[in-house]
Amino acid sequence: METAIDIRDLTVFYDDVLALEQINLTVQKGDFLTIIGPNGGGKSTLIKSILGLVSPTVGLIKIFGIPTRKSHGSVGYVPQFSKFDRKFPISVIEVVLMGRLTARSGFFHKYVKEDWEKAEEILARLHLSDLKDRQIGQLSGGQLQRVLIARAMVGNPAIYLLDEPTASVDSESKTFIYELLRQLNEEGKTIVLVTHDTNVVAHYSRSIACLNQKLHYHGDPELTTEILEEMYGCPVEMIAHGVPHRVLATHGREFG
Ligand SMILES: Nc1ncnc2c1ncn2[C@@H]1O[C@H](COP(=O)(O)OP(=O)(O)OP(=O)(O)O)[C@@H](O)[C@H]1O
Repeated sequence: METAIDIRDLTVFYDDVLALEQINLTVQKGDFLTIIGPNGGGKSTLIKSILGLVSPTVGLIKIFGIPTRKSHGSVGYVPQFSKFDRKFPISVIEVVLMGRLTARSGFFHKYVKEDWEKAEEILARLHLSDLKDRQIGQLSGGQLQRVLIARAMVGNPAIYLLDEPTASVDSESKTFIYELLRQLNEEGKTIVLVTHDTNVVAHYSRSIACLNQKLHYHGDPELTTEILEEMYGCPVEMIAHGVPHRVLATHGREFG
């Protein structure tokens, strides 16, 4: 099987704050990996490291065998809509077209017919065509989140990295987003999703990674109470609230 993302001995410090320690993680092509972990556990730092936005203090990350900073175009990033500046005066289609820009596009890049066609096609797939000329400040959270996914999709990346794409979106958009991710995964795309939404683990993931500074578990999407307790460092009844029962294995299992 082909390796999509290979993370070796990754340690990240922000000044003297240790965010990630000695992470070794291989993501296979075609995986649907869900990353869970407590607040401040380093999930966003891991995503930013894969994107090359955060430099490892120690370690190396490769995307399809190429060091991350040189692997342009194979990764599509979907940020959380709430971290996106909605006051910026730009329309839906303009945001989506931005996904066609590459590292080589200049400041005054002119989009070609194919860019427009691709953007229109993706907007239709995401049920956003009617909103294409709307300013992004006038969208609901769920709509803006779908626009950000559309922006990643127009670049046709092989890997999608999503940082909590369903936080604070309405339940209809949430289901739509997860079903879309499932479809993209079935089309052969590799999905790496950070979420606090533990329902996803049971329904959509092919594998999970539990992150709290260290990588505590990487494997089948079935969590034991031991893994959760070790990772969160608090009684499992508190953290299992809302976790579907079948996610929790009934017996202990080895992990490493
Ligand atoms: N730019 C930064 N400068 C200094 N420290 C940072 C910076 N970004 C993150 N940190 C720290 O690094 C650690 C990991 O943060 P990170 O945002 O990666 O965690 P997270 O798992 O994504 O958290 P959350 O679930 O709350 O979004 C935290 O202790 C955080 O305070």
